[in-house]
Amino acid sequence: MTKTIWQQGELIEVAIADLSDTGDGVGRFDQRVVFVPDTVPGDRAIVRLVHVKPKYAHGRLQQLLQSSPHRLRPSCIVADKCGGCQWQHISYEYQLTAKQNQVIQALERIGGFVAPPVNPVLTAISPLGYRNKATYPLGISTTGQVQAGYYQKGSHQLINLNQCPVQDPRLNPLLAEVKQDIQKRDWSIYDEQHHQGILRHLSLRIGRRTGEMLLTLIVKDWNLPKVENQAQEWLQRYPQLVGVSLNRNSDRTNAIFGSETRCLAGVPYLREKFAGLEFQVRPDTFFQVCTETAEALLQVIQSELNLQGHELLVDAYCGIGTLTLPLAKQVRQATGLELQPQAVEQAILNAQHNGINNVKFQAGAVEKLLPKMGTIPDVVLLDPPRKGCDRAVIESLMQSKPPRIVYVSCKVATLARDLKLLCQDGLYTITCIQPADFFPQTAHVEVAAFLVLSQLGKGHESFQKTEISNL
Ligand SMILES: C[S@@+](CC[C@H](N)C(=O)[O-])C[C@H]1O[C@@H](n2cnc3c(N)ncnc32)[C@H](O)[C@@H]1O
Repeated sequence: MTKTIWQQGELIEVAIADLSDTGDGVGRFDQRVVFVPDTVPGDRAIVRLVHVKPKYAHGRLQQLLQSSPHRLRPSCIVADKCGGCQWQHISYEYQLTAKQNQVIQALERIGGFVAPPVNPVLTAISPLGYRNKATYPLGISTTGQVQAGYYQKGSHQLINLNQCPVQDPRLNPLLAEVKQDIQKRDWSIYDEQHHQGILRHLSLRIGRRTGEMLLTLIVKDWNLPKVENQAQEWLQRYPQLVGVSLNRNSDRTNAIFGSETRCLAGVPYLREKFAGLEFQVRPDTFFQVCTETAEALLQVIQSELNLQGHELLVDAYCGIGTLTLPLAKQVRQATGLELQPQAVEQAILNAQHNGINNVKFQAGAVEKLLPKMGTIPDVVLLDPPRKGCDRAVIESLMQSKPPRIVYVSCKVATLARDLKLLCQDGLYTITCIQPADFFPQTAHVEVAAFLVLSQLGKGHESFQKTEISNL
């Protein structure tokens, strides 16, 4: 093999040895790196080069010469096209190993940590049928049929679906039937290229423990003809459906939900049981998509923190209080910080609904609120979105030095970046890293990292396990 074939369209033979953080198989060819979707370590394959750079390329699987022992037949019929899952073709056991490796590698490469203490990945309750929420973009086929599904890998081409094997199976019947209703109503479907049309997305949410469901239509404008009638019809047809809402997103954006939601029929929330509490979950606020595994990770957090009842806890990026409220029961006082006003409103209602009085919630950006907090908390829980913490949040923590930090993250690269800063000059020490599989069949991994302030951390065994006086 010579340099001349390192160009777009050429076929090369590659042995796949690793997986990238976006889920592609990774091999080497002539000392360059090749990323190949739909491959697995252990595969040998003929690959067509697609995007070629001097030191690396992206390729497409052309022919499997030797199949990896970790490869299996996907349970989804559109797995090779749909961009929703990257790892349907990989055995679940190997997915867990790959996610643990992914966390270790990110902490080593990006964070500069040596042999970070990463536990085996907490297994999901089921590798399929686990998601409590599905949000489908809508489109129209060339023959004029309403379509709903996920985008094709690497494009905004819609793959039409009538069911999705990672969704809670109780949501699947609604997908096909609601699409037909939209067709009959002749509602205008949004065209993202020209920013025209009305109906953008269909969102379905279910309380895994209660079975209650919400149906939400995301629209560019409010004026969908007779939408109230259709909402009532859905409510009558599906006994488990407790609310139908409209959410308006008029922006030219990839963000799905806009900031305004109107309930058309039923109630504007579903009820869900989590960690022994009952939560009201709205259609437009964050709730972990894998209820059971989120609860399992919370149990690890509670066990690692071993709270004694006298602590002050700040839950930054708290959402509707999913983690704040169970933790509030174990501390003296908890404070939740959250940007989205609807989530704060819901968190306050959830606290009242569960009779939890030692908690308050503040609306605003963590980067603005945290530096202004008068008292130094004993524990700060961080659970930011994928982009990680704003630099001002990390700097504020480095100045105020709370004794313990728990950093929960859904993107290990930004976690590693932020942990590197917090552990700079030995300020904080990582005691444990716990990955959890919130997203089976995908390359995504959730991680909780536990940090102690190093001065206090010397002999932190006793710091962690025995009572500490209030600081
Ligand atoms: C990954 S979710 C975690 C929510 C919550 N901890 C849970 O487990 O349900 C991140 C949350 O941070 C909020 N958020 C995003 N940027 C923020 C910011 N700059 N300041 C405060 N909250 C923010 C989002 O609205 C969202 O509710």
